[in-house]
Amino acid sequence: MTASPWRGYDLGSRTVSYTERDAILYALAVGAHPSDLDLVYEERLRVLPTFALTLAQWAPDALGSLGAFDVTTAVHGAQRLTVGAPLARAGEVAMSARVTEVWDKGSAAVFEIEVVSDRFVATWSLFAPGCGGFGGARGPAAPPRPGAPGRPADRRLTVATHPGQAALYRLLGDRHPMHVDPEAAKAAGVSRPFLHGLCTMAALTLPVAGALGAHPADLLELQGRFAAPAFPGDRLVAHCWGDGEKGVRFEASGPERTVISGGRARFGHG
Ligand SMILES: C/C=C/C(=O)SCCNC(=O)CCNC(=O)[C@H](O)C(C)(C)COP(=O)(O)OP(=O)(O)OC[C@H]1O[C@@H](n2cnc3c(N)ncnc32)[C@H](O)[C@@H]1OP(=O)(O)O
Repeated sequence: MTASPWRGYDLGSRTVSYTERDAILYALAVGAHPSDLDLVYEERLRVLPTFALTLAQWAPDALGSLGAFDVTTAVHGAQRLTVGAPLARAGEVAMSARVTEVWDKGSAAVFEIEVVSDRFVATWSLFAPGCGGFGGARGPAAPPRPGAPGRPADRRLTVATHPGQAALYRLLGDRHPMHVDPEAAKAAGVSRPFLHGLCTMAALTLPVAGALGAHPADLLELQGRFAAPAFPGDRLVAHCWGDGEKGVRFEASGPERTVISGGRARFGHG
């Protein structure tokens, strides 16, 4: 087996600051309702843990800028987030990042980038066509389907995404053109601009938390694979299987296909 030269690459450290306004805009961009005062009103603000992923976006962007993969065709393949402590209403977060793995999928490579801070650990899996075939290990296969075979979902939740959602979400730190520019989306092999995977995933955690009787700001763990592009305006349906008291496994589908597979979320007790 040959390891990719990027395996173990140190992406360095960065401190990113944010305001209450950033946290509120984020909550609105991922679908918080104006009546969710804990998420949209300074007087009661609790910051969604997934907001940390916008603060940490510099790390996957840095790897792309270094030329590890073609940024016009690479897409976000999967994400994991483990929350260690809540984010303050405003402030700064110090982070460090490195490439923990590069899997060789033959025609593509999957780059795993881990960002560590005293608040959270987040791992991006970036699916990069044209970067495989270097003789490395294939890595993990597709995540198992949730629930026992044939067991229907315990809950079915719907999320109505908004036609302007990607245009809004990109202002929070991920300005890749494939989310707004039709030509850039086509270059990535997708028919039209598509939603940021992290926007789709965060939008799903809001109703998932509600269904579990948890507060979305009490999220402790989240993961999932972006199985197919979701589009702004899509109505998403999440099939959820209970996984402990405040946990759930889920799969989410758009009008045509499964868009998130292997989804898992777990919340604390508040
Ligand atoms: C910079 C971008 C930011 C974004 O936010 S982009 C928006 C969010 N992301 C998306 O919308 C991407 C949606 N997903 C897809 O379009 C597809 O899904 C992929 C293009 C990522 C892969 O599809 P395919 O080329 O058909 O791959 P395969 O033939 O099904 O699998 C080849 C190997 O790659 C692994 N793999 C497939 N999908 C993913 C993934 N999403 N994340 C990580 N690995 C993946 C499989 O398991 C398998 O490997 P094994 O043969 O060893 O099992």
